[in-house]
Amino acid sequence: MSDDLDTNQPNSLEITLSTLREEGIQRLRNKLRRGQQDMADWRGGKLAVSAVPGAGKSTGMAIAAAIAIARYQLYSKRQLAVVTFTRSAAASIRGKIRKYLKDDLSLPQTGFLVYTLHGLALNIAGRHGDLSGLNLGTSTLVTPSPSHKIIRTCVEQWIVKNPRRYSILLEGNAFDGEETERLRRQSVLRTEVLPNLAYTVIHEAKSSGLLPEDLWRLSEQINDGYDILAIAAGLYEQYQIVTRSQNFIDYDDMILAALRVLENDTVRQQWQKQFFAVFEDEAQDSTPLQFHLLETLATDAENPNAPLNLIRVGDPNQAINSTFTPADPIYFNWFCEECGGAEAPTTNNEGDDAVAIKDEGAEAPTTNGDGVRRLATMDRAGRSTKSIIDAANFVLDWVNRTYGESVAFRRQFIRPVDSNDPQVDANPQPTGRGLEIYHPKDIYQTVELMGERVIELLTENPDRSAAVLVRENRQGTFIAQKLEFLKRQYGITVYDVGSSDRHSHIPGEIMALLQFLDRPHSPDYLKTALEVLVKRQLIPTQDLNALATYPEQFLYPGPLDPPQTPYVRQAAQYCRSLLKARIELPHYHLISFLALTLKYDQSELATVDKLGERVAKQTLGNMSMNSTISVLQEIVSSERFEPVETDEDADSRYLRKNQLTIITMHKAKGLDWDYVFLPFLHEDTIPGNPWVPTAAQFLGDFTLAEVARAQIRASLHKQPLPMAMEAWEQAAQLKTAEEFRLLYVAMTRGKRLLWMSAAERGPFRWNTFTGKESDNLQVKKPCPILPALKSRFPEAVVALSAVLH
Ligand SMILES: Nc1ncnc2c1ncn2[C@@H]1O[C@H](COP(=O)(O)OP(=O)(O)OP(=O)(O)O)[C@@H](O)[C@H]1O
Repeated sequence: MSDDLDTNQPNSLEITLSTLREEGIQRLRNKLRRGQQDMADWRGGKLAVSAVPGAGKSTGMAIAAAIAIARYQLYSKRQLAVVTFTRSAAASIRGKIRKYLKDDLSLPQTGFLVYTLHGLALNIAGRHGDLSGLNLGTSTLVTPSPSHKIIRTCVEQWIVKNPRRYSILLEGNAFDGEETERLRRQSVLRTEVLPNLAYTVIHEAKSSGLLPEDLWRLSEQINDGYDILAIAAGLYEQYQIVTRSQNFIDYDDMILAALRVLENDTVRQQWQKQFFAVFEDEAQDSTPLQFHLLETLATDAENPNAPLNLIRVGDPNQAINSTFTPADPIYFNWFCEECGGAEAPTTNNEGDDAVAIKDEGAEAPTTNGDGVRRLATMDRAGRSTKSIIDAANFVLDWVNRTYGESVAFRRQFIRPVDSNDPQVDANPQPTGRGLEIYHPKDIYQTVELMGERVIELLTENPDRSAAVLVRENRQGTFIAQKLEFLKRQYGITVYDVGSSDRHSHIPGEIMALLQFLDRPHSPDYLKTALEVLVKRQLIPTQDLNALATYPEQFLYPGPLDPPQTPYVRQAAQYCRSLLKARIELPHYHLISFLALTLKYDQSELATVDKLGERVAKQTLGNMSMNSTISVLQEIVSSERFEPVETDEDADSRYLRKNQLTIITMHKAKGLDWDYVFLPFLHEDTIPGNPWVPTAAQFLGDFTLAEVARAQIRASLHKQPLPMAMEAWEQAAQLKTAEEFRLLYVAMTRGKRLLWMSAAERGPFRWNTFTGKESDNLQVKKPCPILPALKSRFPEAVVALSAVLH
């Protein structure tokens, strides 16, 4: 047989195609910087990629995915599972992979699936309902907060079943048996301490793959007076009973259900065969349970002992969920160590305050013995100007030197990109001093200074973006109120993400209107409905008390009643049209009708849809006005209602030009702006101190929830279980570490200017601050990082005399 006819030999068309494919791969690879290229060069097995902020994790992962699809020709065979944390990140990475496949590789846009972790779990659990034990059609997904009815119910049931443990808690410290004090303690335990304990431990244990019986076993290892872990185990047990009996599932149940499915050999192998490999982004944010799911899917079906086909990309220094989820950065650090060795490749080897970075560091091979690179560090980042990078590196180093092991960052320093880097305008020139540090006299002057700087910057460069990053929403509301004039006078939009995106107003507004429709003659309901209409600017502002006093007269004025002013007439007409709709529309259309009436925007309407579904589910078989209102009442009074992010990319709303976005540091993760303002950097919030609410101090100088969390975490981290006071200290360290990571995330959002300040005077607590000048301000200590930054970078300190006009 001649060579030409040998079907095993590639024919000339195949050779051409393969050459073209290889050229395409090389072109794409050349778009990457070092570190990113390690991902593109992946040829199977495990790879950990530890990246610094702005290193291009998502870009690198998208190109690496497109290359793997081309190289292994997955478009015609198996699929690559790309997993990330949020829906908007999933949408963005999906779009990028499609683009690279089409534009750079001329390939069909298939061969991969992008999931969020929960989406992936839901997919697996949903396809095998028989094995998962999850009936998605009949169950309700819940995200219980401490005040949620489910948590309250399990607390009540636990108390009934555990009178002895409960009375030990009641006695606490220094109890003299006095009745009023007993009642007070009872109320604190039932409504605060036990719900918080239940909420914390259930999530912590469940997301770590622990069952109530595991907590029971743990509780036997330690005796801390109250047997906190035994109480926790009992609460968790009740929670499982209550949720099962009512067909509720939580997010952890979804992951657990998927894992149950994968216990079946045949089904597991099917999934393992379907997935060629798993690429995970934001790996520092996964819980142990989530990681277990990915590990299972990345296993070779035929040879379970072969290395996993798994790339995990993350930045342990940007882990900012570890105090409210079990996603501790320690897990990703462990993965990195397992892949390539404990030491991060860059180092601070110079004098005390300088952060110097060895240039050859990142190139040092980090393998786990097989000669193949298994740990890559992406430490070049083009986002920020050099002075911002220096400040962020300094913070990392300073925290490590000041606080030691328990609070330490992973030692990886950010380095500017090479001069031939593909990123446009990488490491831009600074605006002003690049890093500017202010020390205003109070919070009012802080906002004034920010306002002036924003006017200067955005008037000069209206095509640039700016953001104020706050630690809590209340600070954002205060700033937004004070800077409202920017739009009017300078055309600069002030976008307060907290109030625009929270959407928590929606259930309350819909409920107010429904209550009015149900009982239009109630002055209270009428007034509340009118308030909503005024707030939505649907009727003119006026004295609503006057309208609501006599509802009948307001709604249906008779010939003998005094004539209504045009404003009143407009309001009355509006209310009558709502009442008419109530009669004409079927009940199940009312909520969406009201949403349209209130002129909600697209993303608010998506939230209303979700709310409508939720109400329909909970009122199934009894869909009356009363039942709808009572479901809404429950939502409004007791729980967080998660808004829906619409696909009209939420991120781009935060990044608009000529806009000052006010956003929390948490929500700013993954985003960047030309100018970033960090006001109110005070020691009591960053790093802050965990504190025991006065009402609960009768139990001791710690909170049960934090102690239980630290004990569970110690066991997961293979450490001895700490006693209560030691556990409390560990909780404090966990918080300190997380607050500094949060500050680091916030600082690294800035491209050209990072503006930082701590006012001399500020409110005692932001959550009780009304923003009125009459509120007393107190002397505040700055976050300890500020004096350190000032002495290291004296040129960044801006004297007030230089800027006050
Ligand atoms: N190889 C590259 N060529 C050109 N631009 C790049 C490259 N890699 C990243 N970028 C750009 O750098 C910026 C930061 O990238 P990306 O958002 O992927 O970083 P990140 O590591 O996910 O950031 P963070 O850790 O702060 O969330 C983006 O604007 C991206 O387009």
